[in-house]
Amino acid sequence: MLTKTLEQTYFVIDFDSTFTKVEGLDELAAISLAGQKDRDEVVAKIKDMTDRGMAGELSFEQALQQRIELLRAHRDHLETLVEFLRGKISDSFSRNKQFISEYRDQIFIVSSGFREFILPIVTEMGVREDHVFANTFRFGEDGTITGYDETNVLSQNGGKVQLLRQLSLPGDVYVIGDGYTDYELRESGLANKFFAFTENIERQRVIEKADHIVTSLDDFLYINKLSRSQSYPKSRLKVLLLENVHARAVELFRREGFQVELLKGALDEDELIEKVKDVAILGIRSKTMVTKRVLENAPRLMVIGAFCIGTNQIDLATAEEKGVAVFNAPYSNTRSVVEMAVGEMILLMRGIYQKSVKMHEGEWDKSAKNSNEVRGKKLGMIGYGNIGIQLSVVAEALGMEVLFYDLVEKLPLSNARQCHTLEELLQESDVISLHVDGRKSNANIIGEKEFALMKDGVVFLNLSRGHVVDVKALAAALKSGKIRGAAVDVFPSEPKTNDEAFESELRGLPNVILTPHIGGSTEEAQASIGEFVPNKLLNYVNTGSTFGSVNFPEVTLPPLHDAHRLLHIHANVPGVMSKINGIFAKYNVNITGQYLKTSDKIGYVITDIAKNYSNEMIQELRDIEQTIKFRMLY
Ligand SMILES: NC(=O)C1=CN([C@@H]2O[C@H](COP(=O)(O)OP(=O)(O)OC[C@H]3O[C@@H](n4cnc5c(N)ncnc54)[C@H](O)[C@@H]3O)[C@@H](O)[C@H]2O)C=CC1
Ligand SMILES: O=C(O)C(=O)COP(=O)(O)O
Repeated sequence: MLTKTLEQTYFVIDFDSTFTKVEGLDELAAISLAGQKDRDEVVAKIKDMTDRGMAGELSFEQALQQRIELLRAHRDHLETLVEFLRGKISDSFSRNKQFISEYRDQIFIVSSGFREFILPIVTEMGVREDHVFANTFRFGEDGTITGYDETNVLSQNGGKVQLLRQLSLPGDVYVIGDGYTDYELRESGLANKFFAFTENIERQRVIEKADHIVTSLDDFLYINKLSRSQSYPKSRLKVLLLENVHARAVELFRREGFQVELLKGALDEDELIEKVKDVAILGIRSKTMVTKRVLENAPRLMVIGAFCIGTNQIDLATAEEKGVAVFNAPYSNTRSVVEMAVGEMILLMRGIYQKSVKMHEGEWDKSAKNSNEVRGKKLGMIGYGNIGIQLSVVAEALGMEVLFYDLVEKLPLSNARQCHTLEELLQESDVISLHVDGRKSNANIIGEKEFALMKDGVVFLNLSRGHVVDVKALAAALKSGKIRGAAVDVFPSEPKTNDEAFESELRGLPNVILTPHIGGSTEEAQASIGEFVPNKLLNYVNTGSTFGSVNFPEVTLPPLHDAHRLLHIHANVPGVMSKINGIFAKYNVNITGQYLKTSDKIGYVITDIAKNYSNEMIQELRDIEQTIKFRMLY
């Protein structure tokens, strides 16, 4: 087992902003002052005093006295506070209840907060009642909080130091806390190490003094090689989200304890190489190119989420060889693209866009010339995948006749008809809409020759990928009148952010609707993607399941039960499985489940084993020559 016990070590843990996410007194103020006119002002004043006290800028005694006076709290408010605090236990403490019960004889809560609200919270989590040291309130006859027990050392300046001296713990003392008074225990020489706890708040003055900065309790347990709920603390893992993915994604990753960075735009190759060095989870949309060079410079990268449908921007083969699984959202924005295509084809068939532009310039051009209904017209779709299929259903409902051309044989829905050749589709259609994927070989599939084959006065739509169409040829076909109108949402080169200018030969041409790659940019689609992709990524990170991956052998795994899970990704050459199982046999390991899936390039083997294994065995598995990536789950 990868854990050890620190038999002679005592853990002194702070309560406010460490054991719980919040400061108890601040929250008590928010409760006791509810409904009062000056509530926000007083709560802010109390919070400010708490912060200054915690950062060591204000004498503790002074801060406490003044805050109690401002509180105007009653005994009854404490019940509400305790209920509130139950929901505010720091996530990493909630996750590691087992550590608390296992080490209950060595854990002490030392807080300058108040026993009345601390005790119920920490004892429910397994802390011993006689190991909780905190202040106590004084109450008036009517139950109002009038003050605190001034004889308690914790109410005095340097109180924690005095208390620890009294406790005189017979071993090493490790202090975990977020405040300056926690550091003072180390400064006094009474504690051997101070761990600045930053899961809830980071105080610069405190961090500077710490022996270690721990971003969570998992992190603390990991550093000290103690048993924990996460094999590797998520708070040590970085998630980099680009291209302004939905806020929900940020929330989902933060809730799991990851460090999350969200950037509004895409990054170019060099910028990404710089950023991705220590990133474990990368989230992108259609713009960020994840090239071989990027992947070669991302040693910690575990998984990539494409928060969109297309994955042509990612070198999927290299990602696979590097053991990086890739997931996307194959259906979340399908409908949004379809609705936009339908709207645009109607606008273009009627010349509405052009007429509207003229109106803005003061020109009144009422005429029916070149203005047609879509009903009864032939819609030719190139690419009959998820978008194509859905578009065909909506177009038929509008009375259109649907033709499609796809590289593979497809089951046509309703009355749609598959064309045997692209030429056939080009020659017959009144409206041509592209819905192919962005694979490299699709570059310029529509160029001069293809435009020449189209009917005169055709409407042309590209909402798929920019490089699929020869833009120069499209501009020429528009100028010559071969195409009566076009809608283009995607371009061979697109700005990385909204701050960059858009350049294209299509700018300024009449009856061309240009949109900034927004086919999938609806609130509905983005919210759905923001939920879907993180769940896929988290499922992979938390269970090893690759269901839905676009580049990895697909494995769906049962939840882990009283075992540890070893995830081994290796080059798929003969003999690796026998090496792995040889190591298990050598160490007499009890295997409770094993799953293997391979592709041409890699093998992905997942083994659930009983927890009593050795570090040497783990090292041997890592050291197998063909190992690409290895990780463990508890
Ligand atoms: N404008 C935007 O914001 C959005 C653009 N897209 C683009 O739309 C594409 C299609 O999306 P889905 O329909 O969900 O993908 P899909 O993978 O379900 O369908 C693509 C279809 O195109 C076919 N295909 C590929 N190359 C072809 C070719 N040269 N000729 C004929 N057929 C070909 C494939 O066989 C497949 O049936 C995505 O890959 C993405 O590039 C997707 C969402 C939003
Ligand atoms: O889903 C896709 O493939 C798209 O093209 C949409 O891309 P976006 O998320 O808008 O960058």
